Amino acid sequence: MSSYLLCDQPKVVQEPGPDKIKEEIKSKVLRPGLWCCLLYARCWMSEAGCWVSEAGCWVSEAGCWVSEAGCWVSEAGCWVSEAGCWVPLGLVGLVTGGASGLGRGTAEHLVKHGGRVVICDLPSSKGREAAKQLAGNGAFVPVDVTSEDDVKNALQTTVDKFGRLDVVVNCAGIITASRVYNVKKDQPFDLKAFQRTIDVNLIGTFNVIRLAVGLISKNASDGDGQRGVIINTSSVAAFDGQIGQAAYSASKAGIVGMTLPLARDLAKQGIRVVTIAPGMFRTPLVDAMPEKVLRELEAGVPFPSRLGQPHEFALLVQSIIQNPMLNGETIRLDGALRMQ
Ligand SMILES: CC(=O)CC(=O)SCCNC(=O)CCNC(=O)[C@H](O)C(C)(C)COP(=O)(O)OP(=O)(O)OC[C@H]1O[C@@H](n2cnc3c(N)ncnc32)[C@H](O)[C@@H]1OP(=O)(O)O
Ligand SMILES: NC(=O)C1=CN([C@@H]2O[C@H](COP(=O)(O)OP(=O)(O)OC[C@H]3O[C@@H](n4cnc5c(N)ncnc54)[C@H](O)[C@@H]3O)[C@@H](O)[C@H]2O)C=CC1
Repeated sequence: MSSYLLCDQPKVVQEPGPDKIKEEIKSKVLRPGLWCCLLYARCWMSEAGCWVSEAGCWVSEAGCWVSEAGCWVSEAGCWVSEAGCWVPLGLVGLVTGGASGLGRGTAEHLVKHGGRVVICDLPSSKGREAAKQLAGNGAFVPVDVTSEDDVKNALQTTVDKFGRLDVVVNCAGIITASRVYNVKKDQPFDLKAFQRTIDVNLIGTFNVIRLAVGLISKNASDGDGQRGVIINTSSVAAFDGQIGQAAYSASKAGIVGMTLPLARDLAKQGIRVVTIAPGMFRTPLVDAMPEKVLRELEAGVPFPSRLGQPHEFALLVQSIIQNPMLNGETIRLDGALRMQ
């Protein structure tokens, strides 16, 4: 018999034997909001939950226990031991722009760690293919984030397929580069292009948030009163935009600006709002930039002096989900890049 802690009410429970574990896995269905730990290589997942053999971790409606490894978890949250990392199992995420780049990397990361994800992206995107790779844990809904109907439809699909929504990751975005006035062509910045950039990057992000919170608010709260998390994607261009980035920087600065008021607004519902401001990441969006510009930007990253990878963005998404004290803030993820 071993001692275990369960939640913040210390409790001694009988260690379940292998038969008992199997029985639990068969009979129990994960409850909404249940968090589970994953211990590196020693974790197996079934439809019903997650269990680790040698370490003795198993999941039931009541929670998750780990023996020697020293990691334990409850509905209220999750604790990490030296033995490994954890992510919420059974988490349901909605990732906009999830067909490509940072969004796709995030969708893959969440599913790899036990989550289920609805990918929202344009009908012309590779969303279907991306969702297929996530097997039964992913779905694709064609969405233009600026459309109320499209987003409502995606939320309905999320409920129909996965029953609830815990986390929104707003990655959908476009980049524009144009001087405010082109002397050579005697041409001012195309106003429609400016408006479209604001529409997709800023208003699209807000559109998804305003509609998604209604659904997240329906979740049962955990022991901390938390119901879910909203993660937005700004850019370092919100702070140090280059020549030609007036529209893009304005759209991304708008996301930074609304982060704190949204976090304050949604505090009563137990929904956190955090924004990531990435530097340069290797995605189709930056691959489309002129090679010379790309190389100079890359060389300007102090350390590591390279483009970031989508999974490194996803790691910050994971940290934000895990850390209940992160709220109302924009976090730069840029290898100390300060663009000139
Ligand atoms: C994706 C993110 O969220 C993170 C980021 O923001 S990454 C940063 C993205 N930065 C951009 O997109 C830059 C946008 N700006 C531009 O592309 C250009 O300035 C512009 C298209 C708006 C104007 O271009 P232009 O008028 O041809 O260039 P001009 O401003 O006169 O610059 C002259 C030279 O500097 C180069 N240059 C222009 N922008 C540059 C930049 N951002 N970095 C390095 N070199 C640049 C040009 O290639 C040109 O080189 P050559 O004379 O050797 O051809
Ligand atoms: N890659 C980078 O270095 C950086 C990216 N960002 C931001 O990160 C986010 C993701 O960018 P990447 O993955 O690099 O780009 P990406 O181009 O690979 O992915 C963006 C996705 O958004 C989708 N999208 C565009 N408009 C949409 C709309 N109206 N509705 C729904 N989906 C739409 C695209 O179809 C695409 O799949 C963007 O907001 C971008 O501005 C910010 C800083 C740096």
